[in-house]
This record gives sequence, structure tokens and C-alpha cells, in this order.
Amino acid sequence: MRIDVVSIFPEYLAALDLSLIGKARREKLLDLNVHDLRDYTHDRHRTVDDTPYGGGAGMVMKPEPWGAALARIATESPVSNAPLGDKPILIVPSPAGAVFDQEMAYELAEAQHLAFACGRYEGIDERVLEYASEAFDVRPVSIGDYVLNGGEVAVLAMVEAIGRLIPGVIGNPESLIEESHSDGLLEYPVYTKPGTWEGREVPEVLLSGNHGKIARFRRNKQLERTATRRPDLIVQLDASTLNRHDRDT
Ligand SMILES: N#Cc1c(-c2ccc3ccn(Cc4ccc(CN5CCCCC5)cc4)c3c2)n[nH]c1N
Repeated sequence: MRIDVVSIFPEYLAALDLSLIGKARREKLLDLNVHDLRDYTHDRHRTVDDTPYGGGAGMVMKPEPWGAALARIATESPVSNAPLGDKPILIVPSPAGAVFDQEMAYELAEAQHLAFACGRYEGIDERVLEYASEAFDVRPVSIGDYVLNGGEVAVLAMVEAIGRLIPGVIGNPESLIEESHSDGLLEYPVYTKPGTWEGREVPEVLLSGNHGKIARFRRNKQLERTATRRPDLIVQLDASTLNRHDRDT
């Protein structure tokens, strides 16, 4: 997978050189390119923003640098020149976007080429998204119902959530099976040595070696946690998921 990220703070994305995503880049599982939007300006001050038409607080990101950056990325895309004529996907982090979730992460992990446009100030001139839709499948996406100062934090979260789903990135793919949201429920609690810590014991069933009982204990903990912490997820569960847990714990 190729990923391109455009930002006026490219150093914000340095975290993507670390840990599993950094390892995936070094092992060529991920071709991740970070671009400084200011490299696509032509004035002495490398200007990327201006006052909003119609008035209002703050500044808006100018269209010209974005147009040049996205045009460059589109021409380099391994997808847009493909015979099928697919388009690379352009994710535009925005408080006004569709909410990013695990289902979207799985969908985007299938893409050959993702580009991310990190806005700042009050956002990017809307004409950029219209222009980009000629060469990209443009997706405004939000990572949650709160307001950040720009798109970079959202890109870090999405690239990690998507990147870890790419085959070979996570050492043990089994660990992807039982994590939160993989089956519509929150994950169960985990424990490790020592067996007693600060007077607190590990649940005895986990020491029993009875895999059936352990599975039931964990399932019930998933349901218990989801019902108390995310009741909104419970209503979305189908009967088979809810009835799969056993009363015998
Ligand atoms: N993903 C994600 C995000 C973001 C996010 C993503 C990208 C940018 C680019 C700039 N900002 C800051 C910002 C955004 C909106 C406003 C409100 N204005 C009101 C008047 C009309 C214009 C907009 C102010 C400042 C961003 C925030 N926040 N929260 C998420 N989950």
C-alpha cells in the first residue's frame, strides 16, 4: 500500500517512523510519503492561508498549493493509471466528516493507494475537494465528535488503525481477531504475572486450563463491559452475537 500525507507540519507525522508502522515502512510493506504543503507554494513567504470570503474568524487554507500537491500525488499514484481506472482514496480529516471506525479501517486497508490531506486553520478551501474528486475518491472523515486544531492527529490515528490490518504488519495476525470492535463488542480484560499483585488476584478461571470456561468468562466480560461502557453498541448487535455467551461462567 502506498500512503501519501500532505501537511504544513510534516514533523508531526514523525511518529509514523516508529514501532510497527515504522517497521512496515522499512520492510516495504508500506510506502508512506509525507509532503510539506509549503513546498507547493511559490511566494517568498510560502503562504498557505488567507482570510475567508464572507468573513468569519480565522484563516482558510488557499487552494493553489493543495491543487499542486494533490495533482503531483495523483500522477505518482499506482492506481489512477491502472487499467481498471480506479481512483486513489483521498481522506480529508474534518470535524464534518463521516466517523472513522473499525469497519472503515478494514475497508481502507484494502486500498492500494491512500492520500491524506491535513487541514489547519479553519479548514481547506472547499474547491480543493471538488477539484480533487476528478482524480480521487474524496472522503471527509472525522475521528470523533470533538474539535482538534488540525488533521495530523487524526491521520496518525487512522494510519495506525489501517496499517496494522495490512498482512505482515502485526506479527501475530491472531491478535487482530479478538480485539475491541472486531465482533461488535469491547475486548475482555487481560492479566499477566504475578498471580497476586497489591493483594489482587488474577481471576481463578484463567488459571484453570479449562479453555471452554476461559472462553465463556472472556465472552461475558466483553458483554458486561460493552453494556456498561458502550450501551450504544449493544443495540447494534444481532441476536446470534448476544446469545453466543453462556450463563455458566
Ligand atoms: N478528523 C478530524 C477532526 C478535526 C479536525 C480535522 C481537520 C481540521 C482542519 C482544521 N481544523 C480545526 C478546525 C476545524 C473546524 C473549525 C470550525 N470552523 C467553523 C466555521 C467554518 C469552518 C470551520 C475550527 C477549527 C481541523 C479539525 N477536529 N476533530 C476531529 N475529529
